[in-house]
This record gives sequence, structure tokens and C-alpha cells, in this order.
Amino acid sequence: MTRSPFLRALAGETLDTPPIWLMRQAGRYLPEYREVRARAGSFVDLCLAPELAAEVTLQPIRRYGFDAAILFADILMVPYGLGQPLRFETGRGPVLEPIRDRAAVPGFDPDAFHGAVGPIYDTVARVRAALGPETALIGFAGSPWTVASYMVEGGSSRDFAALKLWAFRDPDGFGALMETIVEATIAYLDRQIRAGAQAVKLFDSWAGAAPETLFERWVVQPTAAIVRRLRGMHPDVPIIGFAKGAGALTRGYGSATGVTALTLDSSIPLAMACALQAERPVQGNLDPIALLAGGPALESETDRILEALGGGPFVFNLGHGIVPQTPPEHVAALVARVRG
Ligand SMILES: Cc1c2[nH]c(c1CCC(=O)O)Cc1[nH]c(c(CCC(=O)O)c1C)Cc1[nH]c(c(CCC(=O)O)c1C)Cc1[nH]c(c(C)c1CCC(=O)O)C2
Repeated sequence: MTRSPFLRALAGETLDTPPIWLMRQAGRYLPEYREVRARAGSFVDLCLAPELAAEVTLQPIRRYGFDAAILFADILMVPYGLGQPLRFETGRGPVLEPIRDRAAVPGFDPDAFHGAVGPIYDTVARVRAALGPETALIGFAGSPWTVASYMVEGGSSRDFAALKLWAFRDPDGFGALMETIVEATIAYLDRQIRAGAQAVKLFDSWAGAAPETLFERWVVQPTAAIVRRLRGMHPDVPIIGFAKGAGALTRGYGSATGVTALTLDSSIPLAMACALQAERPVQGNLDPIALLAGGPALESETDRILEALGGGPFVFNLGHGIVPQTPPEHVAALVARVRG
């Protein structure tokens, strides 16, 4: 089977037209998503309903012909699978019962975990069966540091004080939590790959909250452990790392973790992106607000990125997720611009 453009770029090929997909390409900016969402019950219910989750995964592929689909689920399905109560409140985001000491750390029980999140593997299989060979399917999980941030803070956070206090004061106890998350994440991604995911992405959305010492110990090392073990099981499946907000620490992140490719957020200057691209394929990094703006600003921002990174192994993407207010026509205009 000829590989899709997306997988070719991740294998290090430079393509005449870079493949494109967008973070949060399935979501509230699409009327057809809002329609399914309204009849799904809760957001967690939607993530666990294979027919509906497959449908919303495919919606942006039908509309725009993106080069990759990303499984519709959430990074917080790992805490859910570990038995931590989870709900999403409108206007507030995720709400979890915080875990803040070693006594509260759950162990990893594979049967209970896969029993709870098993429908997600069905979604993967359904989506893979519905896609043509030219469209790749990406599986994903959060990186342990970011997943831990929600488990410890009990939701989104501004300063990550509870997370960092625990990591600084009690590295052994915090390490027990990280160990559980690492084991669950490996098992979860292994099952996504076996169900049909052809690449996986590790989202470390809050990597930028960690100072250098915590970054090395709790962002890099757990990610490296996941990469090493998954690669042993699935040597040909590319693994994309996304250490959002890591700034200058992004330089060492690729080689220290062993990820195949890097997603770059919009704060990474293109000169630095080019230097990183000399070592591994890169993906990014249009500002989602430029996509919201549309018009000449969107065109010039897009062209700068294409000029800087189009001459090497590259996947066009945003530097973070599409914002819900984005007009769907702006996405169509972006795809047309990238495909020339
Ligand atoms: C940090 C994080 C989360 N989830 C995710 C991350 C990492 C990427 C990032 O930094 O954004 C990853 C994620 N979340 C979702 C996907 C699905 C696939 C896709 O990208 O299209 C993916 C890959 C769906 C979702 N996950 C969520 C929605 C919106 C919920 C809804 O439709 O009601 C979607 C489509 C909810 C969610 N999920 C999360 C939060 C903080 C929220 C609330 C904020 C918000 O509402 O945007 C946690």
C-alpha cells in the first residue's frame, strides 16, 4: 500500500505540497459537530459512543479533505479509565476530584481501564475502516505531566501550584502517580494502534509550566519511557511530541524523548523551527487567532510558514487548537492556500 502523504512526511520525506490537518479540527466551530453534540448527552458520553465519535472524527475529513483524521476523544479519558470521576461543565471545562497525596494514587488495573475506555478502540476501528488509504488516522493521549496537572488540580489551572508543590515536596509520591499514568498511557496507545491508528501524538499542553528541573524529570523522562516502550511494540508507528510552551527547552526535547516528529506552538520562531526540522519532521505552527482573523493576515502568516518549512519534512498545522468562533470558510481558505 502506498503511504499517505502525512505518513510520508513523518518518515522524513519533503513533499511538493505539505500535508495538512488541524488540531481540534472536529469541534464546536462546525455546525455538524454541534448537531451531533446536542444529541449525545454529556461530552464523556460522546467520547464513549463509537458511532457518534466516529461520525464527528470524519466530519472535517468530508468537509475539507484533510490528510489526517484525529480520533475524537479527550486526553482526560485516561484519568477516567483510572477511575477518577470526570465531567465537563459548560464555561468551566473539565472537573475532576483532585488527587494530592500518595494514598489517593490509583494503581493501573488493565482490565478495569480497558473496560472503561474500550469503546474508544471501537471508534478507532470504525474510523480506519471508513477512511481511504490517502488519509491517515492519528491516535493520541496526553503526556503524563499534562494529564497529572488535571488529576492533581482537579481541572484547568492558572498557576499549577498544587501540581508543582507536590512534585517539589514529595517526588516519590508524585512519581507513583506518574508511574500509573505512564503504564496506562502505554496500554491505551498500544490498543489504539492495534485498532488502526497509524501514528500517535502525545499532547503536553502544559509543558511550559515546568521549570527546567521539573521539565527534565517529569516532562522529558516519562515521555521518553512511553516512546521507548511503544516503539519496542510498534517500531514503524511514528510518535509526535508536542511540548507546548516549552520555548527554548524544545531544543533538547526531541532527542531526549526520541519522538519521531515535533509539533511546534505558535511562539516558536521560524528560524528555530528550521533548525529543529534539520533533525526531525516538524508540524505547526500557525496561530489559531490568525485563522480566526482570516483575510490578508491569514494569507501572509500561512505563506511565511510555507516558505520557511516547506523545503523539508513538514506537516502544516496550527500551533494550538482551532478556537470555536472560527468561521468554517476560513479553514477552507487555509486549506486552499496550503495546497496552492
Ligand atoms: C488539554 C487538552 C484537553 N483535551 C485535549 C488537550 C490537548 C490539546 C490542547 O492543549 O488543547 C485534546 C483533545 N480534545 C479533543 C480532541 C479531539 C480531536 C480533535 O483535535 O479534533 C483532542 C485531541 C476534543 C475536545 N475536548 C473538549 C472539547 C469541547 C467540548 C464540547 O464539545 O463540549 C472537544 C471538542 C473539552 C476539553 N478537553 C480538555 C479541556 C481543557 C476541555 C475544555 C475546554 C474546551 O471546551 O475547549 C482537555
